[in-house]
Amino acid sequence: MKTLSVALGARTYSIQIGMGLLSDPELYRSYLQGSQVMIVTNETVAPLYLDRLRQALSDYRVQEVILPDGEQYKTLDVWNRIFDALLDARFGRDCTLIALGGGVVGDMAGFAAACYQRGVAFIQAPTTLLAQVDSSVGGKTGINHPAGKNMIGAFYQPRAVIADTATLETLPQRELSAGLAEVIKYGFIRDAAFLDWLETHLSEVLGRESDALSHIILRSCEIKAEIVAADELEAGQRALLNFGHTFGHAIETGMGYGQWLHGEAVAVGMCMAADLSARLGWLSGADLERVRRLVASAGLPVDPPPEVSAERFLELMAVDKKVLNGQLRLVLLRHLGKGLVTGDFDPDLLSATLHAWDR
Ligand SMILES: O=C(O)C(=O)C[C@@H](O)[C@H](O)[C@H](O)COP(=O)(O)O
Repeated sequence: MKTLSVALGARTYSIQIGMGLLSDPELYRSYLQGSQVMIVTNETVAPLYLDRLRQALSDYRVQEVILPDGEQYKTLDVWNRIFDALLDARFGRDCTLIALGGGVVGDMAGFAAACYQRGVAFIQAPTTLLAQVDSSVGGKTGINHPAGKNMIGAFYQPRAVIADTATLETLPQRELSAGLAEVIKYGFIRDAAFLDWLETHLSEVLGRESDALSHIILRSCEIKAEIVAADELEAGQRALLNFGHTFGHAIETGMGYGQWLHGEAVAVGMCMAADLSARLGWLSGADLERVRRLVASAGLPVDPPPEVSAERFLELMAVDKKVLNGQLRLVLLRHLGKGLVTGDFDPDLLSATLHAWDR
């Protein structure tokens, strides 16, 4: 088992990464508050892993709420089912919520934990690659609005992240690739050597070799933990983690949530942000080709869907959470391995990027 720490003063917590952690009763004890535990999971994950987690928690009063699976269900109505379950079970302020699943479950459970009786304890037990390398770490929780992704939410840190890498064995290949988008992202924004490593070892990762998977999860969490510890509430450098997301969120919202996986939309978003970085003269043609090749080799799309026009992109991007004083800010690449957040670009260049794909 590998342990990392997200250093946030009194709210410091650990990320535990290893095979079989879901069934280790000792692991939960120190993080659980009181005797009441609500497991929040979904219809895909419950048949696979709910019993395992329930057994590990046999000393506690455990209830579960099973949500439908998919980004299209990250809504106010579905979120409310968590409160119905908590109130039906008469759970009090001393209960603990455990999110067992991917990013959607983690974001909804975390936001419910932030709000239920003004805040209860919360543990992330991520079961997808995307959740293990990204969404379970850092405390961004929330739900979608028809007008924009993750528009309603809170920063609310978990007490622990328990990432059982054995759960990746049952992950569909499409979901594995979607998680890889966020892994590759860390290389683009922060770590050129990791990018080199990914290019060399991608087949081992796609083949789910355990050493390769452990390496990418650990390195991703190290980078994310460092950035979150330095800027928990995204006043500055945390926005780097949003590389590809302004374009990606526009795709997810524009297509209708759930049509594209989040990681797929981010993959295309990274290619579009790299395209703009090249138009600004920061990336060479060869760099841009390298970005697209790595993304495609991970089994991810590199071109936006024709259904979302350049004009629609602009409309959707205008509500991005990084907009400051009415000005759109984007995460671009100064070079491969170094991201930067900037609003200082010629709008015509953004327009050229968006129109490059307009059909
Ligand atoms: O943790 C962060 O900060 C991120 O931006 C990580 C993203 O990969 C993640 O998708 C996040 O949920 C997006 O947040 P948002 O603020 O753009 O909604």
